[in-house]
Amino acid sequence: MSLDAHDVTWSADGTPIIDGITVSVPRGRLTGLLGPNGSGKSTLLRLLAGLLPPQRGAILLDGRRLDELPRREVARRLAMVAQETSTDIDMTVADVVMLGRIPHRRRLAMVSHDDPHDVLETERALARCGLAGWGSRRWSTLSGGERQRVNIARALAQNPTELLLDEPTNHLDIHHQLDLLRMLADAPTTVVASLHDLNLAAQYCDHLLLMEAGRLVASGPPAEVLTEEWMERVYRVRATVSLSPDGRPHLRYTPLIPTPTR
Ligand SMILES: Nc1ncnc2c1ncn2[C@@H]1O[C@H](COP(=O)(O)OP(=O)(O)OP(=O)(O)O)[C@@H](O)[C@H]1O
Repeated sequence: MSLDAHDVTWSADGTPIIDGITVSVPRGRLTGLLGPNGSGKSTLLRLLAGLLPPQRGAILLDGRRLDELPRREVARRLAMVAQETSTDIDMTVADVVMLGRIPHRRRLAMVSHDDPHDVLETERALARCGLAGWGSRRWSTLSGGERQRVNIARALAQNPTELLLDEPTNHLDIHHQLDLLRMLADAPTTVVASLHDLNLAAQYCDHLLLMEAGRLVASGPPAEVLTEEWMERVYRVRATVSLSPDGRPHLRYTPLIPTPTR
């Protein structure tokens, strides 16, 4: 099972947003997708998920072009949790999570609370997100962080082989951020998650991808990517990097370098 981007480009109004990215996502590992605001992380995730067709290049799933694969196969294999979610649906938490089971149903068959397998997968996914027993709560009554965890549970209920998460720690308090990242790091699934907290990325990710202005500028284990040089060039901050006993970097930031005016 592999997910690769080969020379992928995507532009909006003639401006390249993703500019010739080639990357192989490490299988079964947690990969952190890093980069400043507007560097193209969400767009790359949407391209990898097949939600956006590349204008040049290709996304390959197990070496096969995503746009040539049966849609149902892609829907079973790839799950994506985007940043924004709708707020006005009147469904229970179990209903929302069970939506993740749709790609596994026979054509035209509905997901059902009577199907023991769907129910089991739904409960398992909720428990993995620390939401055991929350199935009967109404979505509209949930807080932002609770909704975020339900959306991740929906993606997990899909049992994807590749899971793409856009800022999954958004809205989560530090306890739930750590719980989520530990669960993702321990999962056998291939996960790519965009993250803004570089120390959490260093602590939990096996592999990091660093983007700058639509390009992939660095990739590798945390100690190779989270260097003082890359922090200054890409984030325009000075950082002091120390290594913890397990060899993972820890960053302390010092004052900002002014962003150049265009
Ligand atoms: N459909 C579009 N039309 C025009 N510009 C777009 C479009 N989609 C994205 N962009 C621009 O492309 C750039 C990259 O956007 P993207 O959302 O991928 O960045 P990001 O790295 O995820 O940012 P953030 O960290 O702020 O979430 C931004 O400057 C954004 O304004």
